[in-house]
Amino acid sequence: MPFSLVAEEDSEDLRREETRGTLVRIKELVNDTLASNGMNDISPLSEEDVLDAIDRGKSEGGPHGQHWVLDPIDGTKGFMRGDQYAIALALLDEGKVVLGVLACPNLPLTSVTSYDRHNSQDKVGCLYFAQLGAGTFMQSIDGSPPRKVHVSATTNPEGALFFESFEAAHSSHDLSSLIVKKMGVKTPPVRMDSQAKYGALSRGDGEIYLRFPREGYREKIWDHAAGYMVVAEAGGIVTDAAGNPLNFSRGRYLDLDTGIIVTNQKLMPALSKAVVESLKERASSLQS
Ligand SMILES: Nc1ncnc2c1ncn2[C@@H]1O[C@H](COP(=O)(O)O)[C@@H](O)[C@H]1OP(=O)(O)O
Ligand SMILES: [Mg+2]
Repeated sequence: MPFSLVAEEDSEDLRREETRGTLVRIKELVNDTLASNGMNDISPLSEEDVLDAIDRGKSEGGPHGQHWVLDPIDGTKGFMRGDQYAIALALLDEGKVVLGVLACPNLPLTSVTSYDRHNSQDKVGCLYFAQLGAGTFMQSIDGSPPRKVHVSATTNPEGALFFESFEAAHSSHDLSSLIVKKMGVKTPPVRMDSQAKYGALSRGDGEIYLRFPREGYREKIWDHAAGYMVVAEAGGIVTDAAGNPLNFSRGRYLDLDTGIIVTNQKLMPALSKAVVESLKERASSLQS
């Protein structure tokens, strides 16, 4: 059945002679995975089939029809370091996200704040799924029964915990620090890669996620669609710095006002105020 896929990767690098070995390995892994999932009725894929499948992700998305939105590895730097990364899939219907699935293979099942890597009871690997109007659920990646999750109900910023990118190049740590100081947040940031931040926030590990890329950086829809849905259906709010909801209907890019801010309903007014004040201060300090 034909379908539209908006995805981060294309096959250009894999089509080069130097990467032939990698392509062969990928083809084997794909075929092994299909077979181990009981899809033995599908004949094994060739290298060309694999390249073509990757290139299915060239859709432009947009406000009409249905589009799958995929980031096969979100947080590549975290993946390389052995830290957090995510596989993110969302469905757009007439420009709105209606489904989000987020796999976070390195995210602790309990909480990022209580995780003890030396305790063998503390398992890692979470799978989140959220459907419009039906809430957000989380299960272990190896298949425990799903449980409904909800964002933190914390109303006091003093006890709030905030997430930001591990990579300072992806989001201004200075600006985040200014914002949370204004709110009265006392705890240091939890720095994590990928949309795993949305997953952790959706179950109440922390209350605030701030993302302020350098000026001119254009956010892509596959970097936020699934995470947005997981947080929104868990009762959280995701906006740009001016308080506008994220618009996933414009094509491959979000094209938003400065930054992305995420928190619960109760903390959003204080967060929005701190963001506006901090951006003004930063702008005037850059002018002087
Ligand atoms: N300069 C940048 N500013 C903001 N985000 C970036 C930048 N470069 C890459 N990214 C994207 O940030 C995402 C990970 O963010 P983080 O882990 O910090 O939350 C990745 O999807 C990555 O995109 P890409 O996948 O194209 O590398
Ligand atoms: Mg990404």
